[in-house]
Amino acid sequence: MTAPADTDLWPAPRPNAPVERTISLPGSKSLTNRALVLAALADGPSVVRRPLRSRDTTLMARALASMGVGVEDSGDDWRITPGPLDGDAQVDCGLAGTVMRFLPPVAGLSTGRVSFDGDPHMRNRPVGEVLVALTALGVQVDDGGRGALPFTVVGRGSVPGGTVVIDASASSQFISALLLAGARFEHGVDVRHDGKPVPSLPHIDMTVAMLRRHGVEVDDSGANRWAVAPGPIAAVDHVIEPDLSNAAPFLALAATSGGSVTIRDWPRETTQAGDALREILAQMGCEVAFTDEGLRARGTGRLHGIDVDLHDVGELTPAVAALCALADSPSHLRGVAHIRAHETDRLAALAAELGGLGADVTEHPDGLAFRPAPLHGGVFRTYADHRMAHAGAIVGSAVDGVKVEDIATTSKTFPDFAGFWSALVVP
Ligand SMILES: O=C(O)C1=C[C@@H](OP(=O)(O)O)[C@@H](O)[C@H](O)C1
Ligand SMILES: C=C(OP(=O)(O)O)C(=O)O
Repeated sequence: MTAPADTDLWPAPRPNAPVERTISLPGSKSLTNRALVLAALADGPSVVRRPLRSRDTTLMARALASMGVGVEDSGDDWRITPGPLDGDAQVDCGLAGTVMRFLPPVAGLSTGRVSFDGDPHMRNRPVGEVLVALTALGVQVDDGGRGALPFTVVGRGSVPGGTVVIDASASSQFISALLLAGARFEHGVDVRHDGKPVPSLPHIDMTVAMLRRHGVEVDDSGANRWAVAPGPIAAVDHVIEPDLSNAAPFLALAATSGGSVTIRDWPRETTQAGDALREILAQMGCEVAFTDEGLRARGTGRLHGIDVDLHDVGELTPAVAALCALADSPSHLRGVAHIRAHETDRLAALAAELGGLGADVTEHPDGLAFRPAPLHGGVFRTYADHRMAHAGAIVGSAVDGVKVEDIATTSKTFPDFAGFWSALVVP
């Protein structure tokens, strides 16, 4: 592997005092991209308030606009006007799983040829199950038999729908994708999962909860089965919550600096998987509490290891792994084989990069194990993965001389992460 050019290396700042701050974070990627898709398929115009504006959500908005949806910026909000989905379109998925998986079912409802492609690594991320399911539900998909990007959905203006069995063990997004558009299929959709356990179940619950808010009837009473009744998707305005998964590095900063970080507007009730951070950080030794201002994490000067199954909250693994590498006792992160198919093979990447800084880390097929070891500075590669960059920033807040490669990759889900982080760490 060639060494990254010095200009791509971001010296991660170290605080010279405990960080004591109250901050507001950008909106949730998962909520924003679901709200956009549902608004586009709804029976009237609606507003997505305080959306996340980052690469993943901009790609989603742009793709919907190219398929015929009205997307208008109004100050902080996005005004969405459903339009006839007509005309040929080209969708750039970037590295956004939500764009690559949520939009093919929408494209099936259009009357154009909708072509999908994305970043080089996106061609390796799994989507074949969605394409096979769509074919079974009556949609023409041309993928050259690859089951991967690039592919074209040839819309006929309607989708018969019905019952389909898929293996969603690689990603919960396969199921969310079929449910989000399913009410607009002639017979709705009845999705059954057959395979190893579906990861990230809270994300499917988020999909179901949002569909119900839009007046859609969903039956999720049986295990591994979700049925969406055919019918209109009511237009509903959404106010997007802060992204709780992206809160991970900021709460971690309270732990590494022995300070206290409060996130404003942390919802008391939420469908976001990132809410699990409260419990995880408490187990690792932080004091975590709701205050009048939001959710506060306070570092106690001790950071303990943790033995935890992250199958439901795999996207938290990079930040939690960074904390495990800094902890004073062993850790075991389990149940996350599927994150090898995230933005990069996250288990291999975390083992290589944390190990490169001195961490005593063992890569398992479905997780990582850590034993306490002194860390040192060095280059932390990010593999175009925003959450690898967060992990590098966390370690760099506790260890001198950590340089994070391509910090700009954080733009996937966070506008100007480096500027925001630096202003917080070294005000
Ligand atoms: O539906 C969603 O918004 C997401 C589902 C999860 O995907 P996987 O099930 O592929 O882990 C999660 O990791 C991803 O960041 C966002
Ligand atoms: C897995 C992730 O993203 P995506 O939506 O691209 O799958 C993530 O953000 O951690």
